[in-house]
Amino acid sequence: MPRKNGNGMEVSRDPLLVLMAPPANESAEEKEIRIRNEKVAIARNAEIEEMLRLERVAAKKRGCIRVLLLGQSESGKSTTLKNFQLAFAPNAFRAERVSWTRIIYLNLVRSINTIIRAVSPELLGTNKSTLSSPSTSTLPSPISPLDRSHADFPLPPTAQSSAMTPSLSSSSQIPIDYTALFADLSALEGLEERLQRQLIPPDEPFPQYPANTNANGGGAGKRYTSHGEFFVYSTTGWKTAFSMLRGRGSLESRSSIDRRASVGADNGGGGGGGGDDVVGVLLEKKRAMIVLWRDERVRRALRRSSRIRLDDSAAFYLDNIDRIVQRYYEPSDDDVIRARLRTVGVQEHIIVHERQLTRDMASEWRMYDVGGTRSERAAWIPYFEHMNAIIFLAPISAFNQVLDEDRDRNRLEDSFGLYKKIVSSKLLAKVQIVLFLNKVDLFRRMINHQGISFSKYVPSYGNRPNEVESIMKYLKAKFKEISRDHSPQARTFFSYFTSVVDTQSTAVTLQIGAFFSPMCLANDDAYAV
Ligand SMILES: Nc1nc2c(ncn2[C@@H]2O[C@H](COP(=O)(O)OP(=O)(O)OP(=O)(O)O)[C@@H](O)[C@H]2O)c(=O)[nH]1
Ligand SMILES: [Mg+2]
Repeated sequence: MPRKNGNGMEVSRDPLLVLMAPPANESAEEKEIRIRNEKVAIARNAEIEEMLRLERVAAKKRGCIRVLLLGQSESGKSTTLKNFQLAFAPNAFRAERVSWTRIIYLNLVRSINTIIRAVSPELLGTNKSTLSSPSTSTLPSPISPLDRSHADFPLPPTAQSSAMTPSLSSSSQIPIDYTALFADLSALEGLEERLQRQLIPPDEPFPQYPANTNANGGGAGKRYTSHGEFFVYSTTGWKTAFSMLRGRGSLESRSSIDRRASVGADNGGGGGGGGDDVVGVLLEKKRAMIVLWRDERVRRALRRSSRIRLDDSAAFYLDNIDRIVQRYYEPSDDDVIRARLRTVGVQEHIIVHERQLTRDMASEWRMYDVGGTRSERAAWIPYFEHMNAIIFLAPISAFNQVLDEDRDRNRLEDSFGLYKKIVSSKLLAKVQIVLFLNKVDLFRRMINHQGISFSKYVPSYGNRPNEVESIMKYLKAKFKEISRDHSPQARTFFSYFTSVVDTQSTAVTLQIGAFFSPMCLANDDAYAV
């Protein structure tokens, strides 16, 4: 027989309703209390519903923020993007960390090959050296304005002091046979190409190096820049391929993921240390790589070589060979942040914020990372119209360097010119532009430790002191002046000194209110000031 409640109504067999139904023998007083409580609950429920409705309306209004990252090549755009991912979607960033393994190995191997090509003409001439050669603490010779190569090989602060492994220390008196060392490391040339192949979708042919390769191992091939730098068209291809390898990543054991990461698509198995898998080769060559990087004569030859062109992150990986070349290596946040893969075209990255910094902040950001070389810049324009904000990166350490694509053009001059074009664009009149004066870490080292004269390359700096703070103040004022004089309408000048390879200080920059306030507004008109 159906059960009746205190109101004489039939109680359904729905277990929830059964549970919530008033007792059959409810007294009049109990009934009154229950009805009063139910009214309070209904009112509270309506309040919550309304809050959720308002939140939905607000979220819709906030929409998603679109941010365009601009600046010359190697200014740090992609590195800044990775900082955003790490700061606001750390779980997503970390879930992808292992897919950077091959890029990191490619960076490392490319640097070793570049060093060998640069120093072998000199070192194979005399052929012998000892690891205990006199220290080379002298400053590098002055850099010609047209030669960016020396400046791209800053002696890392850790380099002279980095601890030798016990085996290396004990063998420090043994003369190095460079012919044997370079022959031993020659296997890395094939490995560089193998790693590159793994990053290219299988349906695309792999380009051949032109016959007359330059000091950096490449020429103008389909996937090489004018100075031989490898690139892929999009990050999604290699990341997707890799995540397919990972399968149900979270359910797999760490070692199974790592094993796949370490071998790439090469031979499908971890294999032993001496197999033909990528990590196997690296493990076999690990000691030779360390010997090469720590050898004083190699370093001296590097500084003298006018053709050397190492990435800014080269020293970081070379200093960490011991940690990185491991069978079950998992990249750290810093390893991923430093990984260099040149951007080509315009790449959209969606960052879904895992935590909200401010109530007004959009929960989804679309960030557009562009290739920064001159030939890429025309591709930026179609994106101008739809942006809420632009982050413009100017690497201040580039004051004594020239563009790879135009060796008559000073890189700092190029940044001034590019910034001027961006701020004066009518299409961008209402878009907030945030300037990152980047690579401050390298800049400090060049001024404080290498004693490079700023005014030698920037004559307008005049007789002012060759001091970091003074030069930074000058640079900031210069960019501010450009913004003030060339913006089609008044615009607030936002600028930050950054070293975007430093994730902690960059996170602070990204989180301070002044930076976010303009970004929080999804309405394009909100940027008119
Ligand atoms: N030391 C140091 N290195 C940096 C800094 N910012 C970027 N780098 C390094 O500079 C190199 C170029 O950085 P990317 O972020 O790839 O430059 P990009 O602007 O995206 O360059 P394109 O993709 O060619 O347009 C990488 O090796 C970075 O690790 C910095 O503040 N300090
Ligand atoms: Mg890039």
